[in-house]
Amino acid sequence: MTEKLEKMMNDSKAMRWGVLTLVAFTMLCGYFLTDVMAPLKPMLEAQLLWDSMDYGIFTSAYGWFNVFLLMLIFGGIILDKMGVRFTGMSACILMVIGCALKYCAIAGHITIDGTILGMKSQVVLAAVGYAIFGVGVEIAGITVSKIIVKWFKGKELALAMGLEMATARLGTMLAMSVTIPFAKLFGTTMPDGSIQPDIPAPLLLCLVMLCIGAVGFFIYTFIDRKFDEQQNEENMEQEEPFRAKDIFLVIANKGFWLIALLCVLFYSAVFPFLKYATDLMVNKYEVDASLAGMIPALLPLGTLFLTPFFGNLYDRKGKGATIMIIGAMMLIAVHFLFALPLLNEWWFATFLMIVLGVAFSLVPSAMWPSVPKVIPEKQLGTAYALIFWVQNWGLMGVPALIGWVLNTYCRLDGEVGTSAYDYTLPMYIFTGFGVAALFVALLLKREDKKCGYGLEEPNIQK
Ligand SMILES: C[C@H](NC(=O)[C@@H](N)CCCCN)C(=O)O
Repeated sequence: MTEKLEKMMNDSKAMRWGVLTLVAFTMLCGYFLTDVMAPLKPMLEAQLLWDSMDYGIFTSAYGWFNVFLLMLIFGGIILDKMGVRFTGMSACILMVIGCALKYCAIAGHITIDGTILGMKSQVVLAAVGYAIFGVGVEIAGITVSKIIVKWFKGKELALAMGLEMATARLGTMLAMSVTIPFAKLFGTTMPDGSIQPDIPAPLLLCLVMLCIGAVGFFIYTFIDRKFDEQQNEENMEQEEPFRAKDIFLVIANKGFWLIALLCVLFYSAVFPFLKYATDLMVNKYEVDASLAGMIPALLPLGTLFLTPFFGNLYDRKGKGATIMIIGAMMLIAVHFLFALPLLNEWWFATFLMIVLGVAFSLVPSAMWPSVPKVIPEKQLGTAYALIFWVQNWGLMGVPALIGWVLNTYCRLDGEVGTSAYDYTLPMYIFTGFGVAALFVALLLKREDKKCGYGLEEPNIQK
């Protein structure tokens, strides 16, 4: 074995944290577009005459290609075979193309008369753009997870993952808080003095940001090449090439399935909830539509600080499985309280949203850094891709389910364009996902004890 002569690039704090900043910024831009339409739901109904089903279908499109065309699974294989540079750049390009199509559809730059498969053609076009974007942002997500493992393994891995998620959630927070003011800035003043927001304007902002994010990733590819060269020179342990049988090794692992199930159940109760949270604030808590996005924006705001905090705790003290159980319990409590007909006050909704932010910091901060404890590094790309694939069933199915439930059972006035819904049933559905997530988290803790994955152990190797 050759002696380790040189300090490795990832031994430099500035270098590894700098790399994290670059790739996390790309993810921030991706998350911004992912959630930008959520605060616009009431305006989509009022101006473009969408209903909750249209919105649900559009939102579910995020997972169409990932789930049915297995794009995420191919993405994971490509990642393990071709590496982070090629895969990450391709993902960025897909995000830009998808966003451009979505923008053009919403702005009316591309139109098709009538309906497509019985759906409004505008909804379908925007949905296809969102589906292409969904492939890009998900593949970017697994690529960035692999990059973080590459630079932080044996170091501050969970903290780094926590900070990456926190930065990405800043994108969600921007989507919730900036979208309406931005749309109003470019809006039209109506004869009665009110301002009609310009729905496409925030999408154009996202497009510009995604281009900047792609440039950030492009810069990273040069650093990554240097790091690979250095690892070659230092004769460091090289990644073994990916083989198809790796997929079978991953899916034969019970720990993998428990993490994947926890992921789909937990995230199904958070990301799809966020798509409806602004509308919930308007309908149940009677918050003014132009301010309603501010309350859901608190959720990602809390996670900004807490995800790195809990990640750091996991790095140093361990207790990963326990952290996931506590997070799932908090999720159940919050959604149940959102469902109950009590305290329909904005401050109570704000309080619940903050608690949800804590739950949404606990589970991801422990779950994602636990994957390398269960799966060997050379199968990580595939493992993250498979977990994201399972998760995408939820990200795709749940928004459509909620849209359908709202349209079918929860309409209060039956009129399109007035958005009046009773959110009790959707909130019980979200609570149900929380209960199932808790059950799986308990099973994961039991499996960890049996198989010795080390989920309760610290990540930092002394
Ligand atoms: C790291 C993790 N990412 C995901 O779960 C992605 N598959 C979903 C991205 C959805 C973006 N709103 C996370 O964000 O916790």
